[in-house]
Amino acid sequence: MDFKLEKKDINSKARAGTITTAHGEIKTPIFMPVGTAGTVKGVHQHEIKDDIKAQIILGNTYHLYLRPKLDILKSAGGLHKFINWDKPILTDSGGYQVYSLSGRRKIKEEGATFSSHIDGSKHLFTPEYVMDIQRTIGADIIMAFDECTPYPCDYKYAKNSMHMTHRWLKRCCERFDSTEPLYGYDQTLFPIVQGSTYKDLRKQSAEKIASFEREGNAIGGLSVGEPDDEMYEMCEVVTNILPEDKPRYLMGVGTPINLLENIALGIDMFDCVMPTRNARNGMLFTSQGTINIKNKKWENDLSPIDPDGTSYVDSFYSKAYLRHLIISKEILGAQIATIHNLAFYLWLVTEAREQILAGTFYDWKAKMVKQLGQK
Ligand SMILES: CNc1nc2cc3c(cc2[nH]1)N=C(N)NC3
Repeated sequence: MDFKLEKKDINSKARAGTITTAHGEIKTPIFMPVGTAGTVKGVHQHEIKDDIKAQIILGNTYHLYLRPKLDILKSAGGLHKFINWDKPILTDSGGYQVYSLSGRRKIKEEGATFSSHIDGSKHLFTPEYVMDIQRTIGADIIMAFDECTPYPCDYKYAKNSMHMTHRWLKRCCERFDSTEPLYGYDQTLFPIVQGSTYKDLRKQSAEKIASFEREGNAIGGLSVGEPDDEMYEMCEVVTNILPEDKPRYLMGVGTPINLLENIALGIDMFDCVMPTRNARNGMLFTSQGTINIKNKKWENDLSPIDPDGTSYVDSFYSKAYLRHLIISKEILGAQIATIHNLAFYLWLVTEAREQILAGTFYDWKAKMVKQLGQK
């Protein structure tokens, strides 16, 4: 994997770059649609590629391991082949899902034991096993197995958890660096900065993560309920330490405003379930702010969903029709709203990239943040 830093903003830490992977290029800043169990819920690959114009999607080790399971993925030649997606994929390691999804989980030095949220079966994820699983899934970018801290959590817990994550990272690197890719193309491993919302721990973790000199670095343990200003403060501290010549990935973030503020703090990659999950509930993100299409005021509004929208659904369908579909829980409603939201998120990061390249990002960001917050 390679990262070319193309332009740095002069009034902020924003930057534009290109990540090159075995499955193609990723222009940053980038938003990565979440495709947890091998599907961006309700959306076809051609829509993701041609209409939403996503460049990379996310899969999840925890989910894919439990279903469809590794033997099927291996027989298909990996996740790309199984879902018929030939662009880049990133898989999260399961650390967050074990902490947030599974039942009866127990964290020990060896790893995390948990019972499946699907059938209650018992499993043990060790750093080594999670590397092997992600080798089998075959994502271009894989994540280290980390321990996710709840929010809030006390200093002692955050400190001990951070050190465990660092010890697990060493084991992840040893296993990953001593195994080969299964499908004939390279994969890369990103470590994850932890430390909850304690500045000194975040500094310590960022320095430790940077010392592994991997091809990219992630920031975890945020967007777990902390106030936005704490998220920005932690991001500021960490991006001041993580190397400038490597991509920085802020996990699980965020709202459109979160994306712009963190791009200004030097973040290059984002993923979040908000645009897809909220779409299914009728929450539409637009450049004029968010609208809840279930609101009665859209009942007779036959105007296009979003006149400023870049997706085909924005001009093809009306607000009244989409409201009708969402209220009636019609499958097409979720599909249309998801395409709209993802197209908006990809437009936002693409526009941010253009503004950085033009040297006008800082003023544009200020205007957009105001506009996005108006509804
Ligand atoms: C929705 N918020 C969120 N914060 C996260 C934080 C992490 C993560 C996923 C997240 N999602 N995955 C990890 N492996 N570690 C940190």
